[in-house]
Amino acid sequence: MIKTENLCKSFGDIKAVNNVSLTITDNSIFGLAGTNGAGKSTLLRMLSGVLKQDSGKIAVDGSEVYENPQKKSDIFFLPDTAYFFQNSTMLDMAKYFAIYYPRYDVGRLEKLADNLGLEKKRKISTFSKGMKRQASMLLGICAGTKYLFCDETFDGLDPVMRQAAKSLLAYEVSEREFTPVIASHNLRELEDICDHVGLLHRGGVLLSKDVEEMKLHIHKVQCVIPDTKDEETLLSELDIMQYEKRLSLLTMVVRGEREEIMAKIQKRNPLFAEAIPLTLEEIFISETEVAGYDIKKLFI
Ligand SMILES: Nc1ncnc2c1ncn2[C@@H]1O[C@H](COP(=O)(O)OP(=O)(O)OP(=O)(O)O)[C@@H](O)[C@H]1O
Repeated sequence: MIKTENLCKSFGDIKAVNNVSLTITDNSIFGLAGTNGAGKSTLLRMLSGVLKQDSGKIAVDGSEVYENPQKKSDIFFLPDTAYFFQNSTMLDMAKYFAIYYPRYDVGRLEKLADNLGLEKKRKISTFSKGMKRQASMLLGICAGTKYLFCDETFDGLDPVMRQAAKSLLAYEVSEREFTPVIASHNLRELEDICDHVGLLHRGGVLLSKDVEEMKLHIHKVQCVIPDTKDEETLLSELDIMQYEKRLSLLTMVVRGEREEIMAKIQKRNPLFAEAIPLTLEEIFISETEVAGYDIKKLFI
C-alpha cells in the first residue's frame, strides 16, 4: 500500500504538488487523472523516489522510498518520455533492467514482444512513437515489481494496442501482487481500466474515489412529469447534483440508489422516465461542481 500525507513539492514559486494525501491500495489499478500541469508527473516522481518532497510523508508499504534502494526495486517507473540506451534493442534493455530488478523476466519479455509483433532485436530508436510506448510498457511489466507507475503510457497507442495493454495490466493484477498507477490527462482512458481514480487539480487532490462505488451512487435520469406540482415535489425529494430542463424534458444527475430514484420518479406519473449510464467524466464533473469547482472545461 502507498500512503501519502500532506505531500508538497514546489519548483520556485510553482506549487507542483500541494498537500496531497492519498492512499493507493494493493492489487488495484489506480488512475491519477488531471490536466496538463496538474502535478501528476511530479507526484509519480516522488512516489518512485526520483524526487524528494519538500514536506509531507510518503510510505510505500510502510517505508520512505527516497534514497531507499531496496524499496525502489519494488517500483518500476515508466516516464512519459521513455529513455532507452543509444542503439539498444528491447532485449538489451531487458537484460540491463534484469541487473537491477531481481524478478525481471527476460523470457517473458521475449514472448510478449513476439506476441505483439515487436522485434526484440531491432534498435528501439527505429521504432515509431507508439511502438516505443509499447516497448516501454512491456519492459516495465516484465520487471516483476509490485508497483508500476505509468505516466501517460497509453498516449500514442492505437485503440487495439491500448486494449491489449489494458488487458495485460488487468491480467497481471489478477495473477500476482501488482499495483499499477496510471497517470493520464484523459479520464476516458482511465474509465474502463481503473478500480480507483484520484483527480489532481493545481497540485491538490480534488477527489479520490472507487470507480464502482461512484457509479453505484450517482445516476443520470431523464423524465417528463406532466404536472408542475408533481415536478416540484419530485425535485425537492431528489438529491440533485445537476439539473437541466429543455421544454418538458428534465435531465438530472442524482445522488442515491438507482431503484429508489426511479421509484420516486414513478410516483409522480411520468410520461417518460429512464436512467442513462454516466461516464466517469460526467461523474467527476458533477462531484467537483458540488464541491464548488467548475472543471467542465478541463475535460472537454
Ligand atoms: N523541474 C521542474 N522545474 C520547474 N517547474 C516544474 C518542474 N517540473 C514540473 N514543474 C511544474 O510543476 C507543475 C506540475 O508539473 P507536472 O509535470 O507534475 O504536471 P503533469 O500533471 O504531469 O502535467 P502533464 O500532463 O502536462 O505531464 C507544472 O506547473 C510544471 O511547470
